[in-house]
Amino acid sequence: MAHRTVLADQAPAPTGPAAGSAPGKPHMGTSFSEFNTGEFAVSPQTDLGVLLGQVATACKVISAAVARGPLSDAMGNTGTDNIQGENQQKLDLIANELMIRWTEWGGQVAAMASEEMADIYRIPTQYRQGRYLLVFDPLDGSSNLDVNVSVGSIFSVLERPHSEGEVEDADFLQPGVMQVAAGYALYGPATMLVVTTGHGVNGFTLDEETGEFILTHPHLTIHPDTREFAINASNARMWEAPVIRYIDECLAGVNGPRGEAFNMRWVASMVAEIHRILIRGGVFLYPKDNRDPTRPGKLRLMYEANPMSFIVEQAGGAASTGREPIMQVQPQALHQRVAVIMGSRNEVERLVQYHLEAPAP
Ligand SMILES: O=P(O)(O)OC[C@H]1O[C@](O)(COP(=O)(O)O)[C@@H](O)[C@@H]1O
Repeated sequence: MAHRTVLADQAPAPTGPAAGSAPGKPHMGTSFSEFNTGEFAVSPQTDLGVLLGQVATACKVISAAVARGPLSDAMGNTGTDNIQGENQQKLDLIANELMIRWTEWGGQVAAMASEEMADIYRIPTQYRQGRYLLVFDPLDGSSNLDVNVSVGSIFSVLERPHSEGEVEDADFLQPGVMQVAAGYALYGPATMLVVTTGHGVNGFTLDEETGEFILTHPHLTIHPDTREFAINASNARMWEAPVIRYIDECLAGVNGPRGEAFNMRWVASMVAEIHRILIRGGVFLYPKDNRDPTRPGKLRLMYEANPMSFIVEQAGGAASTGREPIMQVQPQALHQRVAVIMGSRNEVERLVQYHLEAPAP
């Protein structure tokens, strides 16, 4: 299919600061701390390893808070909205606080940005100002908390562009290709941590007995083909033509143009969807729709789409807005939204081709 060229030249070669020396081969059963030390033993980014260790600890503490939710008074919403006008769950704010508390004191970070904070959080002056910027969604899919469905935390690490002076919002507005690390924690039947630093993707499972994240899923890769898509079909009336064409063809099954039966999934937790795709392939869509012409999508570029795109591309998949690679989008604002199509490479390329072929909206 000709459109292979559309994305082929965007293959996931490590770009930007992540293109350092490749670490040794991790083996099953390695703890995250050992893996982390190994990963950064040779590179000048040892403090990145320290920061990822702190983020991993924060995710363990958030995992415990989420698991204890119904046993504590942490369930329900706060009655306040975040900058996106979304109701904030109590656990959204608790998770936000925990991520800050476990990462601000180590001297690796200079400032943070989060879905739950309108403005950036500068590291208090009593702590050493580090070289990294941490961007995160403390509790993704939090609308699922009350119904005990998997939720997660998503994080992205950038380098601060200058070492002098105060960190400003603009310092965060770097395209996804500038990420030096990204990952997520999934709080599901097991708690897992999935991380990339530009040398592939590795998955760790929390051993509740030792409190260690243990390597259980080394070198995760996404199969280029899939017969499973994930989209919130209740928005179908608002989708653009290329997405309507793609989903209709999938739903037409063996008698349709694809000549294959497709399955659908929708957990309403991006972390759970992307994790499923890393394990068994698939394509995840939260596309642009016409409910609000000023809104290019629902999901947020800086702390949902960019970190997940880095992971998906490092696992051999692809991530696009339909019109351009997500990690090439130049951010204009901390909380900007973006259209998201990511997962198995051949399906993403097909969707990009459909956008190219579609008459201009
Ligand atoms: O409720 P919808 O429209 O199905 O959207 C679900 C999507 O929104 C999200 O819940 C947004 O995340 P937050 O919970 O962090 O706001 C994604 O995890 C998920 O993919």
